Amino acid sequence: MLKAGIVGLPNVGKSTLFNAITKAEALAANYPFATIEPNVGIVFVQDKRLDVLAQKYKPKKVVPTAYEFIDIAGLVRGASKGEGLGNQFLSHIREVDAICQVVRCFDDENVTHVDGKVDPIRDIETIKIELNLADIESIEKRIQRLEKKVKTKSKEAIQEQELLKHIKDTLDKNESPRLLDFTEEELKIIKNFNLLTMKPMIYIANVAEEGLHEPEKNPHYQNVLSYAKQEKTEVVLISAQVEMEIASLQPEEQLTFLEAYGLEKSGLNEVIEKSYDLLGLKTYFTAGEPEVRAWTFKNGMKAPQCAGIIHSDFERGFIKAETLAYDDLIKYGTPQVAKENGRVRLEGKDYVVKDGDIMLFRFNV
Ligand SMILES: Nc1ncnc2c1ncn2[C@@H]1O[C@H](COP(=O)(O)OP(=O)(O)OP(=O)(O)O)[C@@H](O)[C@H]1O
Ligand SMILES: [Mg+2]
Repeated sequence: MLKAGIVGLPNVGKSTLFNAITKAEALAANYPFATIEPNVGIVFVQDKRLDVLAQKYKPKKVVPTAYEFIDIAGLVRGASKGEGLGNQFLSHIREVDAICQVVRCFDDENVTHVDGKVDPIRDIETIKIELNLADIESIEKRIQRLEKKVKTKSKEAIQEQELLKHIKDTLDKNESPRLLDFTEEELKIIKNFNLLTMKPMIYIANVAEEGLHEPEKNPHYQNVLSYAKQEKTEVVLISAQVEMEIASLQPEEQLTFLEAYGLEKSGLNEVIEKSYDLLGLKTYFTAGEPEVRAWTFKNGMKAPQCAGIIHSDFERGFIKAETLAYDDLIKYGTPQVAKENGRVRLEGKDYVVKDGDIMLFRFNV
């Protein structure tokens, strides 16, 4: 399962957000380093298309797709040199596929800030520097390890080393290698480096309850917005505190609550949707009477691989996939009519599955 990690300074609201997202009961507390071991939770992806499919197929069961969220310990200045929870923290970030960075944008004298004062840009830079330093260290080691092979004029080693040096130069200037242009081939090589600074990332601006109504009046949030714009990074506005309250309510009560707050929907869905995108995740469906179900796959996966997500036998014995695009189903109203109009395609093993495909795999083992 793919993983999104919640990262940030201590006491900025990571566990509160995590709890709201996963409705898990992780310890959220008003003191720095409340979290030590990472909390892991499963997030179900709300998808309106699933409800529409349920109306059409009238299944016994509807199953949404899911991915993993991990609530990581707070990071402090010097983490790359072992401060705070140091390397332990960094190794947990290495394991995630995408980073949701929680940035404190709420003023509250009762909630300690490890640096004494709320300043989201300083916080963002603190984290950036630590991640950069950690990567510089691992890149230097890698460059050194390649030295021998480079001397023997190994083409791969030379290419790899040049890439590493290029990334290191960028990090030395305190810039983000994430923003550089790489070819597909280079990206494949870079993937093996497992760099923290190459992981896709979004900022989550955690504001106070009042900040939700008039974000334009929250200078912290505005600062994050303009900083993120320069970095071409997305920002989600949220109040982890409010989300926590919403998440603890019954569904009917949730609506009343949202209305009372003048909110259209919970900000959590946006966090979930954006991180789903960030992870390069797409959804295909299986639909029948017993069950309508959403499945997550990675952009670019072919039909047999997608079948393998359900069961390895489906991949091993893959023959064909009966495929109907969700939009075609909507256009023609029922699977039957879509079929009569030639919209149910028989796709083979080279078919690149698209978001919204409704698939029926034929296999033989
Ligand atoms: N939007 C908000 N407005 C006001 N208070 C908040 C908000 N979000 C979180 N808090 C409060 O901030 C405190 C710290 O929250 P939390 O434990 O979630 O932080 P954390 O980032 O997980 O910290 P740690 O790194 O120590 O694990 C809690 O008292 C929580 O209620
Ligand atoms: Mg925590």
